[in-house]
Amino acid sequence: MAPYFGANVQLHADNQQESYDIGSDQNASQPNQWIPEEGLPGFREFMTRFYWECFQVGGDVLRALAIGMGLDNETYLLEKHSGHNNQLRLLNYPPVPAEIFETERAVRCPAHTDWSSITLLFQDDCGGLEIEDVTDPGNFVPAVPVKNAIIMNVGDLLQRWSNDHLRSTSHRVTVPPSSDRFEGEDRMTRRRFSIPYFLSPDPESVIECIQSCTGVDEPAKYEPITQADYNQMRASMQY
Ligand SMILES: O=C(O)CCC(=O)C(=O)O
Ligand SMILES: [Fe+2]
Repeated sequence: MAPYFGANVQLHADNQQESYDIGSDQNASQPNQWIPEEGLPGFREFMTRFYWECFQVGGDVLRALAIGMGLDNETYLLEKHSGHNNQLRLLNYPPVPAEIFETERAVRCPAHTDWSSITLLFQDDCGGLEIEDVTDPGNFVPAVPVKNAIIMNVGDLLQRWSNDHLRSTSHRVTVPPSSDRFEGEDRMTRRRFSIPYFLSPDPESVIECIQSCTGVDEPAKYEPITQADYNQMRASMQY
């Protein structure tokens, strides 16, 4: 790995992935570790612009969701997101022998739900992303790459806001599905790149079941919680 990569690069041994996370430069709690300009000219400027363009798109989705959820105020969800608590993650899944996935010695990315409100996900054409069928737990369905498409995941916080009307679906990345994705004697899987963009409310924002998603027969399933507390709760379950 290049020596100038800083604290926001992680190499996960069991998970066969490298990640580089970018946040808002105004988020002092997790300062960005930028690659020096001479190492990759234009990278910082491009990624900063891309970060805020993704927020524009995500913001439109949050407004559409609010309308769909029957809220009078279409900016109800968006207002809780200044954009400074989002994360742009560059993921590199290096080529590895297909056999290590087939024998389940490693995964590209283990099954999980996102802690975000929503996630926008860009993937290349390698394949391997799978989504768990909410109606058939344990059955993972391939999210086949579609050129120029953005996948949107409902995250845990939107599930809470919507009182489970919208589900934060478990997803994972495993061996690419078709054999043309393998190369050479070791059947090396192709490299895979993906870019998730996690939209999260500001840390002090309260996530509370929305009234139109509750009723006499359907009480709120979740207590109100701030994003910061939710994050902490999830982190404590993980580590
Ligand atoms: O690489 C992918 O397509 C998915 C990554 C992912 O789900 C995540 O980082 O939360
Ligand atoms: Fe994810």
